[in-house]
Amino acid sequence: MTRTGTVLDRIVERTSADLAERRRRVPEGALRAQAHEQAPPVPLVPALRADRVSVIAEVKRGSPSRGLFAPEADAAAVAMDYLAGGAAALSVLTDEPFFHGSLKDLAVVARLAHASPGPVPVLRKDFLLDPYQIVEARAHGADAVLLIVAVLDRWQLAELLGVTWELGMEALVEVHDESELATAVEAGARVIGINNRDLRTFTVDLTVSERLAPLVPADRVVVAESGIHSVADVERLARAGIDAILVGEALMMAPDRRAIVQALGSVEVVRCRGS
Ligand SMILES: O=C(O)c1ccccc1NCC(=O)[C@H](O)[C@H](O)COP(=O)(O)O
Repeated sequence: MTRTGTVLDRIVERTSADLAERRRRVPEGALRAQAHEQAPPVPLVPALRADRVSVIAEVKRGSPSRGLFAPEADAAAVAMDYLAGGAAALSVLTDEPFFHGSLKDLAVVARLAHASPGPVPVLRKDFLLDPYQIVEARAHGADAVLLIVAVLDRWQLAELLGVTWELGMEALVEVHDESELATAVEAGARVIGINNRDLRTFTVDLTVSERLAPLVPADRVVVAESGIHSVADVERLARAGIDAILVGEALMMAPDRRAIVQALGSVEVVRCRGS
């Protein structure tokens, strides 16, 4: 993990500083009590194993690479559209300074997703570096968290996975190359996200998923993330053996969010990965 002044480095530094402040304001004990008041987490793995590609639909107002593209988006209204379109899971960006999200968005979306007929799991999408943030996610209703291998060493990854599972939640463990994939598999990750976006350069390339997906053991769930815009993109990724896709910008910018979730989720899964 090198910190040479990329946007990713700035995000990690800012996240650590904000975390220290939040921990001062709300001690972990109080957060744990709030976490224990939540209904049990909705399991992510079964939600993503289906005959058709599962769509993890993301509430995303903006990003460092694309700026603020949906400033007025109301998280609840967006989530309702995604649920109506048949999203298998919802992802909520909670980072404020770089992605214009919040923990309030997470709580609002989780309430809606859990109240829908056949509850839908919700992922906290942020830069998680410390167990405190996982407890915080659970306290705000999340069923799963994102863990990014590029910003964690293997001991941190093991510790954060342990805390996630101990709270009954699931982790989407994100990788971008072969070495990060090996780290995720060895750590026991059950859900592996292959990010087509290089978080240091912002280059987006779907061939990253095409290259890495066939290397993931068949007993793990594979999610292709970022840069997915069309049914043709999903068909291409399905041929590489992915189970699910995580889509943000294309859904947020679509004139009919419900219809695009439905269309992207109509592609059949191709079971072609070996053990
Ligand atoms: O989206 C960014 O610009 C970004 C920059 C730095 C770190 C992470 C970033 N994005 C997080 C994600 O991976 C995406 O929100 C997610 O995969 C959806 O991507 P997209 O469908 O391309 O909006």
